[in-house]
Amino acid sequence: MKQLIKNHQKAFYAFMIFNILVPLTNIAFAYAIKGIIDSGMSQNKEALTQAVLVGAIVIFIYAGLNFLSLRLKNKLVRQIMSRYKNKVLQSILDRDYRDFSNEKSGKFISVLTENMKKIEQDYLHQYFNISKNLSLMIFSLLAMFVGNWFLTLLVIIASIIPMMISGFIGQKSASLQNRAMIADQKYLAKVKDILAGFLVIKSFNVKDAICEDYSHESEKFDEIYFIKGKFDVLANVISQLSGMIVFLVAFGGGMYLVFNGSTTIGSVTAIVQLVNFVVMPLNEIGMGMSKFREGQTTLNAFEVKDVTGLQTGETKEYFDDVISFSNIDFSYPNAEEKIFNHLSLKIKKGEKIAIVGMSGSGKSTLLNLLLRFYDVTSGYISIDNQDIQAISAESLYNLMTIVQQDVYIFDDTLRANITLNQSFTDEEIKKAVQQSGLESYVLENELGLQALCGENGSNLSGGQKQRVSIARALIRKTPILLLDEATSSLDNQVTTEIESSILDIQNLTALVVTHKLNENILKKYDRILFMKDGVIVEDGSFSDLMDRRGEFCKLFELSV
Ligand SMILES: Nc1ncnc2c1ncn2[C@@H]1O[C@H](COP(=O)(O)OP(=O)(O)OP(=O)(O)O)[C@@H](O)[C@H]1O
Repeated sequence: MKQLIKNHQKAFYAFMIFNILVPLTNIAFAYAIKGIIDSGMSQNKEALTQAVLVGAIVIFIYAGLNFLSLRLKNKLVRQIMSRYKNKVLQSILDRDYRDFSNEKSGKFISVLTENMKKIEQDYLHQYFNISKNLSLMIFSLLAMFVGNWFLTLLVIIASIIPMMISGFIGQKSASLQNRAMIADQKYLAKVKDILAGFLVIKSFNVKDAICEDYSHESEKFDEIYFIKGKFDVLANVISQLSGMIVFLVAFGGGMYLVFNGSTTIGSVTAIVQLVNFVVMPLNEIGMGMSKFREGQTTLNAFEVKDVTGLQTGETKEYFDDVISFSNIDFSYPNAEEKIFNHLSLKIKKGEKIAIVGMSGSGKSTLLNLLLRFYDVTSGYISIDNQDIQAISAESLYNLMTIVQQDVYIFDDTLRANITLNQSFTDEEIKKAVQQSGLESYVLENELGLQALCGENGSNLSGGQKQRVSIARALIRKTPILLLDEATSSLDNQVTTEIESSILDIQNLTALVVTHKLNENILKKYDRILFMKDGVIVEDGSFSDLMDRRGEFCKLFELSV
C-alpha cells in the first residue's frame, strides 16, 4: 500500500502543499479575529473595517484551498484504491489451487468487499486526514508559541493525559479489529453457504434449523462489533473531554494573563481560536489513530503476494513424447489413507485413453496430480522426462486443459463463457461449438452466442453447461485434454457424438474418466485403464480387455 501511495508522488506532494497552505489561512483568520477585537476595544473604526475585510478575504481563500485539498484527497484515495483492489484480486488469482482450496471462499469475499471498505475509510482516508490535522496542529501550535509561549505550554500539558488514554484505546480497538475481521469472514461464509443451498433448504423443509444456525453465527458477529463499539464510544467521549479541558485551561490561563496586563483580550481570543485549531485536529487525530490502526490491521491481514511458488518454474512450450507416472505414492493432505502406492503409468503423445473403474478408485485423483492440484508424496510425474514440479504452473496449464463434471459458468454470454474473454476468431469459436455439440442450441437461440447464461448458468440445462465447458476446453487446443466425467449429464447419443469428435482430433492426447461403458465409443480408445483401489488392474484396448474376461469385462457385461 505504501508503494501505491508512493506511485502517486506528484498528487501526494500537492496534497502536502495544501496541508501547509490551509493551516496558514487558519492562523491568518485567528489573527484577523485578534485585529477585530483589539480594534473594537480601542474603538478604532478604520482598523476594525480593515480587520473585517482581511478576515473576509482569508475566509474565501481558506474555502477555496480546503475545497481543492479535499478534492485532491478523494481523487488520490480513489486512484490508490482502484489499483490496490486490482492487485488484491490478482494476488488471489495468483494463488495455486492448493493455497486457494485450503481457505474458505468467505475469506476472499470479505477481503474484496468488507476489508476494502475498511481500508479505504479507516486506513487511507485517515492517513490523509491525520497528516492534514497534524499539519494544522503543528502550525497552530507554532503560532501559539509565537503569540504566547506560557499559555501554549499550559495547553500542551493539559492535553497530554487525554492523548495517552486515547492512544491506549486505539491499540485495544486495533486488536479487536482482528477478531472482528475473522467474525466477518465466518459470517460471510455462512451467508454464502445458505444462499447457495437455497434449493436444498427449501425442498428439505429445513428453514427453521438453518435460521437457528444463522442466528448463532450472527450473534457471535454482533457481539464482537458491540464490544468494539464500546471502545469507539469511549474514544469519542475522551476526545471530547480532552477538548473541553484544553479550552478551560486556555481561557482560564489567558484571562489570568489579561488581569496581569501581560496580554490583550484580542490576543487571548486569537490564542483560543488557535487552540481550536489544535483541539479539533487533536480530537480527530485521537479518533483517527484508532481507526487508522484498525485499518492497518485489516490491511496487514491479507498479504498481497505477487508470485507464488508454482509460478516460478521452467517454461515448457510443447508436449513431444510421453507423460510418465513413476512409482508414485499419494495421500491427500491430512488424510491417512494412501490413494496410490507405487503406481506407474506411461501415456504416449496422441494416445486416447479411457479411465474406468469403481467409484473412489482414484480416477479423478490421477488427473488432479497431473495438474499439480496436489503433489505426489513420493515418486514423480513427468512430461517428456521433465518433472512437472519443475514446470511453471502457467506452462502446465498451457499444455493441458481439464473439463470436470461440475462446471462453472460465468454470469455472462455464451461467447464469453467459451472464450473466457480471450481473443479467438469466429471460425475457431464456430468449430469449438460444433465439436462440443452446442451448435443446435446456438442456432435455435435468438441471441445466438450472445445469449446470457445466467448466474452459474441458471439459463442452461446441465447438459448444455457441460457442452459449454467442453467448447471452452477445445477452443484452447492444448496438446493434452483431460475429461473427468465431462459428459455425465448428456445422453448416450450426444456423448457419442462429442467423444467421437474429440477422439478424431489428431495429435491430441486425451485422458477421459468415464462411467459410461458404451461399446462403440470405448472401441475408439487406444487404451482403457481399469482402476480399483488406487491400482490400475487392467490396461489395454477394448478387445484386449474383453478377451481377458477380467474385472472390466464383468463390469461392462453388467452395464449392458
Ligand atoms: N480432497 C480430498 N481429500 C481427501 N480425500 C479425498 C479427496 N478427494 C478424494 N478423496 C478420496 O480419494 C479417493 C479417490 O477419490 P477419487 O475422486 O479420485 O475417486 P474416483 O475414482 O474419481 O471416484 P468417482 O468415480 O466416484 O468420481 C476416495 O476415497 C476419496 O474419498
